[in-house]
Amino acid sequence: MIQVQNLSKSFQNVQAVNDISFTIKKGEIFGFLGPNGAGKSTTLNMMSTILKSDTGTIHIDGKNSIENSKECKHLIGVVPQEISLYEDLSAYDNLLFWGDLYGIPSKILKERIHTTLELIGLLDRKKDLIKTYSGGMKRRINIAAALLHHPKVLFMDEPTVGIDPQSRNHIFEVIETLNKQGITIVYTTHYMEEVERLCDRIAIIDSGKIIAQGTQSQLKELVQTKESIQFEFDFLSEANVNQLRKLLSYTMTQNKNKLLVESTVKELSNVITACNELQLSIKDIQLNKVNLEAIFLNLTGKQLRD
Ligand SMILES: Nc1ncnc2c1ncn2[C@@H]1O[C@H](COP(=O)(O)OP(=O)(O)OP(=O)(O)O)[C@@H](O)[C@H]1O
Repeated sequence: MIQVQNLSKSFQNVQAVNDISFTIKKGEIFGFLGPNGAGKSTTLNMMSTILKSDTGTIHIDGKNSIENSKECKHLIGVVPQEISLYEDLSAYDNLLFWGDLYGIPSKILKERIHTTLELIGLLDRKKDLIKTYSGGMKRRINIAAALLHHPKVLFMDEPTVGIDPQSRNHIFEVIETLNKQGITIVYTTHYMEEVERLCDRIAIIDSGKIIAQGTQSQLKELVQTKESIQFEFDFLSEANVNQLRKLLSYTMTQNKNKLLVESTVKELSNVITACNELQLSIKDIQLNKVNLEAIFLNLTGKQLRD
């Protein structure tokens, strides 16, 4: 659906995006995960034809975004990071304004506003002024505005910043519904949990470079650290550990009464059964999962969040 090759963009002396290439397949939810200033918005703005690149090409549904910019604009919907709504107009009137900009005929537009407001769960609030809405509700109207012309691809730039968990979940549900309807979604965030929950594939971006991309399991393969489980016992002798080694084939490291077992969470019950057999009393269990935060740290030496 989208092919990006050797894309770069500088602002004065800042190289915001540095020679990145990637492909996004039709119907997938593709996430850009990176810290503040990584280059996510700049990349998205170039893909949504808001910003001109210095070098590189972008194709959307086979069309070059510069040579066929008008066609590309109709294929895409953009949910910007900033709320772009008129506070003194109702939600309905805001959507009329945005739909009109796309040249959608009035009768069709009214129907679309109705179905879109229904989708985002704000139909009953359509006559209320935007200034009476919560941050999360404004964000949902921002999404609705990007959907009125029925885009094939939706670009979403950190759409959950500064909103409550309930609104965040609502937005996730809307994204999942849209994706089931066949819309390709490109999503930027610095929240690991969001890409883990939503995205089929992920590009990890830092200092303008894509440092890794793939499915979550492909990304997890990149790091040496594996899933492990830490057990704490009331008492654990070296002899106990040797007995456990006879029963289990996992790598185990003892530290006093603690034992680090390099097994996956799925295999937890095997370890517990073996401990029960040896009558070892478990005091505490801690799961060490490999998540995207750990992968980012492993690849960059930095924390994802500042
Ligand atoms: N218009 C601009 N003029 C000058 N520098 C800019 C401009 N836009 C972005 N930058 C710089 O480019 C770099 C990448 O910024 P960008 O907004 O793309 O990052 P981001 O990953 O989206 O971060 P955030 O989550 O904070 O929005 C940053 O160093 C930023 O300061």
